[in-house]
Amino acid sequence: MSAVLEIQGLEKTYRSRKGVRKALDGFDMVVEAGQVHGFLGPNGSGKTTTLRTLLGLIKPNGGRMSILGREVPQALPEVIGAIGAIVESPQFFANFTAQETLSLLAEAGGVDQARVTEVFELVGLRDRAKDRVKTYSLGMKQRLAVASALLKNPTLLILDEPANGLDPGGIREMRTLMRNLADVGMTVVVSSHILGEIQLICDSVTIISAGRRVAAGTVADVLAQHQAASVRVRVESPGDLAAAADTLREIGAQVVVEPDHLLVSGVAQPGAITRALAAGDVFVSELAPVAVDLESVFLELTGTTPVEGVYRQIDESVTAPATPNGGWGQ
Ligand SMILES: Nc1ncnc2c1ncn2[C@@H]1O[C@H](COP(=O)(O)OP(=O)(O)OP(=O)(O)O)[C@@H](O)[C@H]1O
Repeated sequence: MSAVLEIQGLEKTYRSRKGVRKALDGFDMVVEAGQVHGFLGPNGSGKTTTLRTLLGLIKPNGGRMSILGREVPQALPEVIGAIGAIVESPQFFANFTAQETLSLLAEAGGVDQARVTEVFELVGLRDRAKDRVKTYSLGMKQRLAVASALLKNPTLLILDEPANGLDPGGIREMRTLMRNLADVGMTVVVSSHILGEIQLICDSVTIISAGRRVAAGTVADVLAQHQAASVRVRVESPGDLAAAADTLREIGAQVVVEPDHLLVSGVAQPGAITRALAAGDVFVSELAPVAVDLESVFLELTGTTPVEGVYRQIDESVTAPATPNGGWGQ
């Protein structure tokens, strides 16, 4: 496999009268050909800044980027024809029909008009192509935006939040569309906050937090690195849960007490839990690794797990406690 997109040590600092804000702090990313790649990060973590920088819309302060093996922004004029992108909601003329909109874009880009019909079909707007854009719903505008990005039949498709405004059926169709595009060889980079979707459609992911990469790899690898970082512990008598939690904290574990079980992390070996509890006459009835999903990995790595009674502010994160051995299964 070869990399369609590579970013190394990207830096971007915004300066305004209000001060200096470091949006990207040595960010790295690699996307292999033919993959659907999820680009994930909390609000304000630097996703749009990265995508805008890649497309030459803003100037970085440092680092290197390449698309299709060519250094950008220098070689952008040579590769831009192979890139389709929607970064932030594109603005269309409200009084034009969708058909007129795409026809104009096709003409401007030297694209055959037959492709306009094809992309309407692909994004599910065939029967509404003759309606004015101002009569379109949010989700229909989103589909039109994707259609416009597909006009050039790009090698690399970059979609910033494509599922925004789509209904569940639309989200599923967008998922199928992205998979189909990847299956015919297109590389798709998709930023999203809908982590369940990303887990379903993406071959690989990059997670960004505060302008830095905090995880990258295939979805399976990223999940495996965090698999079994915590275990669910049930005891024979639920009345013993509070005492069991105290005992486990004494051996250095982090413990969350749930109504009928404990979630325990930060213990080198599961046996240490059974031994410590048995020594206090508390008997374990279940000890099971907790299967993680992308959402819990994301919340942990980006320090954005909700805390009861606390309204997290943008730019604020909670550093997840380090597990001394890096967690089980490693
Ligand atoms: N033009 C700008 N001037 C100053 N700061 C900016 C500018 N654009 C972005 N920022 C700041 O840079 C940081 C990264 O913003 P960015 O838009 O890249 O985040 P994001 O990950 O795309 O967020 P979201 O998920 O909310 O879209 C934020 O703190 C943001 O306030």
